[in-house]
Amino acid sequence: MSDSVLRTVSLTKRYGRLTAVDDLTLDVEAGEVFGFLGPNGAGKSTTIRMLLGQVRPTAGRATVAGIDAADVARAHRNLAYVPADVALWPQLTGAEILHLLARTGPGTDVAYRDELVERFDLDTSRRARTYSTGNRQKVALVAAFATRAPVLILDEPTSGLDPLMEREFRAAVIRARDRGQTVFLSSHQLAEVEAVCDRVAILRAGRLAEVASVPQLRALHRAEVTVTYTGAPPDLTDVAGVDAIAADGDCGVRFALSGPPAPALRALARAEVTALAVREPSLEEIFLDYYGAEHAG
Ligand SMILES: Nc1ncnc2c1ncn2[C@@H]1O[C@H](COP(=O)(O)OP(=O)(O)OP(=O)(O)O)[C@@H](O)[C@H]1O
Repeated sequence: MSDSVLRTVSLTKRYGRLTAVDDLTLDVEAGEVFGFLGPNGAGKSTTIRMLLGQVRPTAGRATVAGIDAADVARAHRNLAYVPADVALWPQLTGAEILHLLARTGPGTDVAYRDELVERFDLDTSRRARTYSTGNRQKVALVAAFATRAPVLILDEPTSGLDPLMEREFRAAVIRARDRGQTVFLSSHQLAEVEAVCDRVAILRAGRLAEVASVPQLRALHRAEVTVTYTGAPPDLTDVAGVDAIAADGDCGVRFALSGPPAPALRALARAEVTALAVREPSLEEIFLDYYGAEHAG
C-alpha cells in the first residue's frame, strides 16, 4: 500500500444537504493509469478539486504522493493538472505559455515537450486568444505530459480533440506510464478509458460503485452468446446465468450470459451445436447496463 500515489480515505464533501462525495476511499498506485467514471453530477469534479486542494473536504482526507492535498504548495510539486475547460493567458503565444508553465511547474523535459508539440501538431507561434478549444487543450496537455511530475490529473482532457489527436493523446498516456508517471483520468470517452486504463473506478451519486480492471468488469457483466445448431434447438430455459433468450434466424439462438458459463455449456452440449460466438461487452455497454440496472432497482 505504500506505493499509493493518490489516496483518498473516507473522503466526503457536503454542500448543505447534498452529499457530492460520500465516504470515498481510493488508492491509485504508482505507474497506474486509473480511469474515473460516472454520470453527470456523480462527484468526479468535486473529488478532483479536493485532490488539488481547491475544495476542503467535509470529512476524510486526500493525499498526493503522500502529502496532504490541503498542503497545496508541496502537493503541487508532485502533480500536473489538465482541467476540462482550459483557460490561457490570451495575449501570450503558445510558446510563451509553455515556457511560463515549465518555469512554474514541477520540472519539465524540454526535449520531450518539443516532441509533443510536433506530435500534437500545435502551432505555438499563435496567441492563445486565437486558439480553438482543442488547441487550448493541446497546450495544457503538452505542458502536463512534458512535466516530470509523478502524478498527472486529467479531467475530461480530450473533449475538444479530433480523432487523430485523440490517438496522440492515448499514445502520450501510455508513454507517461512507461516513464513511471501515474495518470488519473476522468473521462466520458469510454473507448478511451477502455484503451488506456489499467483500472477503473465507477462513481454513482458520490459513492464508489466499483473499482476493477476492465477484464474484471467484463467478467462481472453480461456477455452475448450466439449459437447455431442443427436438429432440435438447445433447451436453455431455467439455466443459471442465461437470460434474454431470442431466436436468431431458423437455426440459431442468442442469449445473454452472466457468471460462470458451465451451466449454459452443459445445456448446449445436449444439442448439435455447429457454431458458437461469445461477444464480451464493451466498457460503454457495461456502463449503460450498470446505470440502467441501478435506476431500475
Ligand atoms: N460549489 C457547489 N455548491 C453546491 N453544489 C455543488 C457544488 N459543486 C458541485 N455541486 C454538486 O455536487 C454534485 C457533484 O458534482 P460534480 O461536479 O462533482 O459532478 P461530476 O461527476 O464532475 O459531473 P460532470 O460529469 O457533469 O462534470 C452535483 O450534484 C453538483 O450539483
